[in-house]
Amino acid sequence: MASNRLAQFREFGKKIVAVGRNYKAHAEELGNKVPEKPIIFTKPTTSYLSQGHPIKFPPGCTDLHHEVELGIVVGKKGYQIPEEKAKEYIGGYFVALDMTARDLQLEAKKNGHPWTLSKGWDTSTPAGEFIEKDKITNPQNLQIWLKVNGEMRQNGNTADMIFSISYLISFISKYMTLEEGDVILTGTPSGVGGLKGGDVIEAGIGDVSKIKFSVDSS
Ligand SMILES: CC(=O)CC(=O)C(=O)O
Ligand SMILES: [Mg+2]
Repeated sequence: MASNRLAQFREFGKKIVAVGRNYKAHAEELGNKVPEKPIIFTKPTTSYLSQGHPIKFPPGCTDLHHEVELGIVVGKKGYQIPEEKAKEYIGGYFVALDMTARDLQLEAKKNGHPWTLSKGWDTSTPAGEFIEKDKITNPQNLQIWLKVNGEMRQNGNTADMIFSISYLISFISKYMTLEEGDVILTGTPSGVGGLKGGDVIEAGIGDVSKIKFSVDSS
C-alpha cells in the first residue's frame, strides 16, 4: 500500500471488522465471560472520523465510552488464510477508537439484539494515520494507551490479546473474504469509561502514532 494517508484505506475499504472482548481484563471489567473463540462484529465505513472533527453522541445515548484499539489494515485479498501465512496479508496499522454507546449496547445485549447502532453511528470510528507495516517490528508487543483530559485511562499491551492478530486474520477469513483496505479492530484493553461533551481524548501506540479527538459539546 503506497500512500500513508487515511483517505487511502477509506477509499479502498470495503468493511470494518471488529473484535470484542479480546483482552481478559476488559472482558472482566464489564462482567463478561472471557470468550473461547473470537467475537466478531462489523461497523460501517461511514463511521470513520479523521482528526480535526469532533466525536458526536448518537441519538439517545447518555453513556458514551472510549475504547482504544490497534487497527490492522489488510494489504491484499485473501480467503481462508492459514494462520502461518496471515502476516503476509497485513498492509499496515493505525490507532483506532471503537466508540461505544454503552447504554444502547447494554439494552441490545439484554434483548439479544445486534450491537450495530451502539457501535456504528457516524463518528464512532475515529482513526489515526496509516502506519507502514515495516515501522512496527512486533505488533504483539505494543503499548496501547488512552488519556482523557490528560489523565491515563487505558494503558495496555497488545501482548495481552487473547487471540493473536494472525489467529484473527485466519479466523475471520474462514468466513469472509478480506480485501485490500479492509480493516480489523483488534479489541480494547481494560479501562474503558464514560465521556462528556468537551472532553479531549489522546491515544496512541507507544510513541509510534498518536491521535487526538474532542467530544462534541453542542
Ligand atoms: C463489550 C465491547 O464493546 C466489546 C469490544 O468492542 C471490545 O473491544 O472488547
Ligand atoms: Mg471494541
